[in-house]
Amino acid sequence: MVTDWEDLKYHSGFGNHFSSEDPRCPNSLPKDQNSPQICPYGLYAEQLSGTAFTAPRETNQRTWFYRILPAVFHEPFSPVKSDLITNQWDKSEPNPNRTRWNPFDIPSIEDEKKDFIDGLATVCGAGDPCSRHGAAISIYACNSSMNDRAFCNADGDFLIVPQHGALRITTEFGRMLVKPEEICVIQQGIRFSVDVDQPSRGYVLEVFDNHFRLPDLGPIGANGLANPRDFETPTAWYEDRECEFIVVQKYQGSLFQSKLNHSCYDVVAWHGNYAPYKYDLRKFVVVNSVSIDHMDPSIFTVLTCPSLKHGTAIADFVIFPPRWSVQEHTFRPPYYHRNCMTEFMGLITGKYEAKEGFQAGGATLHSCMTPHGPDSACYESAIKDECKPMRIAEGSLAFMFETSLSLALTHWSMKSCHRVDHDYFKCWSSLRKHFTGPK
Ligand SMILES: O=C(O)Cc1cc(O)ccc1O
Ligand SMILES: [Fe+2]
Repeated sequence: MVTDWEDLKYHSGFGNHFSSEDPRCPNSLPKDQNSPQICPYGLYAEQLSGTAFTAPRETNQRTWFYRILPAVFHEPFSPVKSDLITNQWDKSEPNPNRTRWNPFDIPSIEDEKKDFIDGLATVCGAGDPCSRHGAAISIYACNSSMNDRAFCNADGDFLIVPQHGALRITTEFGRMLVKPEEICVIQQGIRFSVDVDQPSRGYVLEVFDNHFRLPDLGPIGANGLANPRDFETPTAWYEDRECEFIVVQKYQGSLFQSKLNHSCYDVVAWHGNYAPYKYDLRKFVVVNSVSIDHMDPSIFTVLTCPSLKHGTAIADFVIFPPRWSVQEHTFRPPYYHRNCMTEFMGLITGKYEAKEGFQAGGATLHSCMTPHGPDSACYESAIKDECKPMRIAEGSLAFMFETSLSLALTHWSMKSCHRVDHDYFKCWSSLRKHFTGPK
C-alpha cells in the first residue's frame, strides 16, 4: 500500500489512554475486556508493560496489542558486533574540558550504505542499563532505510531529535513522520524502523531510569511551555507480510539480533497509555522575564525524565526557540556559570546567541562545574546593548540535554569521529578586564 506520510492521522494528547484500530479491520479491539478467549479477526492479545505492574496508578503505563502473531514467535537472539554503540564508560578517561564538535559527518551513499542502526554512535553517557539508572547521548547519521529490519531498545527510552532529513518511522503502534524541528519519543521495548529519503542526521537522548513526562508548571499555571494536546501518537496500522525480517535488540548496552518470518508491524489494533509520540517544537509556548534579568533555561523545558531526587532530572530536554527579548538594563545573553548539572547542546538550525562557531549538526558539552558562558565577542556587544525589545534566535533552534549525571565520553566522540574542535577554548581567550578599580 502506498502511504502518504504527510497525511497520516495521529491521536492527540500527552499520556492519554488511547484506543486505536486500523480502519481496514473495524471492531478489531475486543469490547469490555483485554483477553477474550478468541480475539476479533483471530488476533493474538499481547501486553507491553512500560512500568512495573504495581507502579502507582498515576505513573502506570501499559498497552494491549491485538496482532497477527505474538512477538514471542522469533528465533533465538545472537550477538551483533557494534563498535559505535556502548553503555560501558569504564574505558573512558575522565575529561572535564569544554568540548565542541563540528557537524558530525553524514555518510555518503556512494561510500557506504548505512541505516539508522548502523549509523548510531554513542557520544557520552553515565550509569548502567543493568541497574536501570543512567543516560546516554548518541548521534545518528544514515543514508538508507531499515528494510525489513526493526530496532528495539530493551535498555531505555529514546528521545530522537532529527537535525537533517525527515524520518519516516514505522512502529508497532503505527507510523509517524518526524521532521527537523520536531522530536519523537520511542519508549523501552517498542519495535521501530526508520526510513529516510536523503542522507540524514540527528541526536538521540536515551534514559534508563524512567519515562519522560511534561514538567510541572508551578506558578506559571495550567498553560504554557509544551501543551499536552500538541503531542501526537501514531494510529494503528498493520501489514500482513511474510518475509525474512530481523529485529535488532539493544540489551545491557550490546546488540543482538533475531529472525522473524514476517513483518513485526502486524498490530491491527491497540489500546493503552504506553505509546510513542512526536511533538512539533514550533508549538512550544515560550515564557520568560518581561522585566529584568536572565531566567534559568529550565523555563524552556519541553520534557523531563525525573530522578528520585525531587526536582532533579536524570535528563531534561530544553529548547532555545525564537522569541522576544525585552528585559531592561539586563545582560541578556546567558550568564557566565558553573553548574552541578552537565549540559550537552545541539543546534538544529541557525545560530546560537551566545557563541560564534557553534554549527548546526555539531554539539557542545559543558560538564558539571566546568566554567562556561558567552564568548568574548558576545560579552562585548551585550554590555553595549540598548535593551530595546527585539526578536532573538530568529530562524534558529538550539537545544540542550541537561543531566544530573556526570557524563563519560566515548573513544568515538573524542577520537575516531574526528570532529572535535580543538580550538574551542579560544572562544573565551580574548575576555579582558573591565574592572574600574576602587574609587
Ligand atoms: O550554557 C548554555 O549556553 C545554556 C544556558 C543558557 C542559558 O540561557 C542559561 C544557562 C545555560 O546553561
Ligand atoms: Fe550552561
